[in-house]
Amino acid sequence: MDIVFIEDLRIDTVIGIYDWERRVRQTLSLDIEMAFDNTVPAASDDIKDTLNYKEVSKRLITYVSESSFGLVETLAERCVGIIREEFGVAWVRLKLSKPGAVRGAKAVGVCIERGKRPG
Ligand SMILES: Nc1nc2c(c(=O)[nH]1)N=C([C@H](O)[C@@H](O)CO)CN2
Repeated sequence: MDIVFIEDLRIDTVIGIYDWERRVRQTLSLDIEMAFDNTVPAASDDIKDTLNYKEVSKRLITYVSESSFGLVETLAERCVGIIREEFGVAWVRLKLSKPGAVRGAKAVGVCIERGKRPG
């Protein structure tokens, strides 16, 4: 199985369960792995045959920056849903990090994996 990945995609948004978090924008970081057969674009050298990581990134930047969820779990699930439904990706692993949210920790967050991993 091949992977197309996006590492440390930083997006500012409203996220969190506390009152003060509803009034500020915080920076999240997304690490994404997406299953894709890269042999086709490797043979054609044509961007049209790829899972275009620029297009996925743009879509997520728009969605996340306009969202205002309480939990990182909810946002992670929605992002994976967009990737799978709009870009036709069968398997996605997404790590959503909230840097600096807990004193003493570099980052906290969730890592989810959805879909059937191709063999
Ligand atoms: N599992 C989770 N735990 C916590 C979350 C969350 O979204 N998922 N959120 C918070 C607060 O918003 C925190 O990030 C503020 O520092 C606490 N725990």
